[in-house]
Amino acid sequence: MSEPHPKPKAKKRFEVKVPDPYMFVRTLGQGRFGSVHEVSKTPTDEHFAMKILTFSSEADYKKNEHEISKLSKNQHRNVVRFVQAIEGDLAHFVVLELCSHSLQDELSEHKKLGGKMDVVRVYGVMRDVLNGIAYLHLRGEIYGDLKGSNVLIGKDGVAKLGDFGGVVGAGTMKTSNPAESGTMQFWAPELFKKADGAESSVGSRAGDMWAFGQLLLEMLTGRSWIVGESAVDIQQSVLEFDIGKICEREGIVGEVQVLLSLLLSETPSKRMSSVELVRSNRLQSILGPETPLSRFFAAQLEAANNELKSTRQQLLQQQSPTVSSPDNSRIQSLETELLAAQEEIRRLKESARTQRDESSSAQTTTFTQASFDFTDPSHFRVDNNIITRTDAGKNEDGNTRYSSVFLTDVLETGVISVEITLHSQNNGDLYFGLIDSNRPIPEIGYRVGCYLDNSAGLSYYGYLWSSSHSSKECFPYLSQGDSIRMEVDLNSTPRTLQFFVNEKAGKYFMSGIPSSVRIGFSIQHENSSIRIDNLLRLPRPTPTSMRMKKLKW
Ligand SMILES: Nc1ncnc2c1ncn2[C@@H]1O[C@H](COP(=O)(O)OP(=O)(O)OP(=O)(O)O)[C@@H](O)[C@H]1O
Repeated sequence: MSEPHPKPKAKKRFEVKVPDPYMFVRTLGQGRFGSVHEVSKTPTDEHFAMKILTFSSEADYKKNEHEISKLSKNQHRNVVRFVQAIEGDLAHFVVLELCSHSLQDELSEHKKLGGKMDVVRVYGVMRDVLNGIAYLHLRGEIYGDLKGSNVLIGKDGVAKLGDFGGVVGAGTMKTSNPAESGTMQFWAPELFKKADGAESSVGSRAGDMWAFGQLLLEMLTGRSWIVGESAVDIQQSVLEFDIGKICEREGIVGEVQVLLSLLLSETPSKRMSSVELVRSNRLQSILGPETPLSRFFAAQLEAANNELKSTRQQLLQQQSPTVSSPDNSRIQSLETELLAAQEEIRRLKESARTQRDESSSAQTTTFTQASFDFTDPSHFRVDNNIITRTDAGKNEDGNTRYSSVFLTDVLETGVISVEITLHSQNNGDLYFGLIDSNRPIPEIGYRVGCYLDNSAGLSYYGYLWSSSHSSKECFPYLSQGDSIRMEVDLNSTPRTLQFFVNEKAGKYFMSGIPSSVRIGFSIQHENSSIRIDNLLRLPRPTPTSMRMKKLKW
């Protein structure tokens, strides 16, 4: 006779014991090394997240201490806030800011709804994640475990790095055991190659950037591209990964494709660094600038998303086979709101794009003298695009003085490029730059309004000067025959100005250019001249090295 089936045991409701003055509220999640719970603090009833990291060996204990130390020492707007750590007999209890959900939850929700994340949202989250990663990299750390479940969205809507178990100092050995070192889906190809045959490999900042690229790709395409059940399958998927083919398949072109290729290059040294990416503004220029309106709609979208999620959860908890119609209609109305908000964002982005395209499609061709008016050309002769100082350039007290002349055209939009040649330099100073057209035009006798708190530009001795009185050596001394090109980007946020001498970019660029400007020249000596070679409206700014330093207007 066969044994009767044993009666299944009733599942015990498990309540986690947390130390005073905290009280268990609910379990939020379970990671590889610990569980995370919502707790409330008595008597204030403030709510926090508490991560319980158990230890049963010296090695576990040290690992926990390491995570706590890295987290508490690396506090930043884009890192989850550390409150305190309590050591128990068998576990460390780490108290953290309570976040509303993880990026993984958002990605899963979008996958369920069959859609992709809105690009405004992608930009907002990735900008936050990038700032967090760049902060760690600047401090000589490696994050080591970037993935959706480790990016937490705070109650303030800010995305933060949430799990510091993988953080190591640059160059520290990283174990090749996936159970201990990051998640294999986000491992860069070199980690598999270096781990070959050996027990360990080195984590790197370039490895973090690979994971950042994978996360960005997943957010943009709505799916993960590294797949596989076993470690061997995942390794094969990573080693076969080809961003070019994916972009082709997904119809990703232009700047987004360039950025993804820069992050997901097989060769670590070719990957763009976090700091370069922050400085380059590439993420912003690709995914569109954040505006108060886009922020507003992104917040609305998030609120609608959250409400939809919690309504779904409530319904699931009720576990009622027949869902009452009012709840169904609430879900439907939320879904409609969500679609409307998404549609509005798409519309806004489309109109912003059209405006940008319109302003950049108008190309001004080569400058002709007839097309220009000067504000006060009385101290100059303008002849065949050559502007020559005509008077002796002395003040009444006999000191040398400058005369300035400005184009009357006021520039407010577009990417403007003006190229001049140092035509004949009669041993005196020459300046070339911009003035704020909303401020008074400086008197004759000054450089291009120099030190009048309304101008900035380049001097013949290669210095970039700003109206905030600072000036920096941007190029070596310029000489007769040199070509100087000034490029003003009035579409970017902030507006920028940069110079190129003989098409080589300077060491500095300038930010914070006023919203409307005029181009001007200052010449010190009689018979010194410059030649205006062209004035163009460019479709986009000239790409330059990421290492340029910033000087403020
Ligand atoms: N401060 C927090 N506020 C709210 N939820 C949190 C917080 N920290 C973690 N969580 C939740 O708890 C879950 C488990 O987090 P944990 O960092 O332990 O592991 P994990 O990242 O999911 O997995 P792994 O250990 O594999 O990295 C997270 O996915 C997240 O949803």
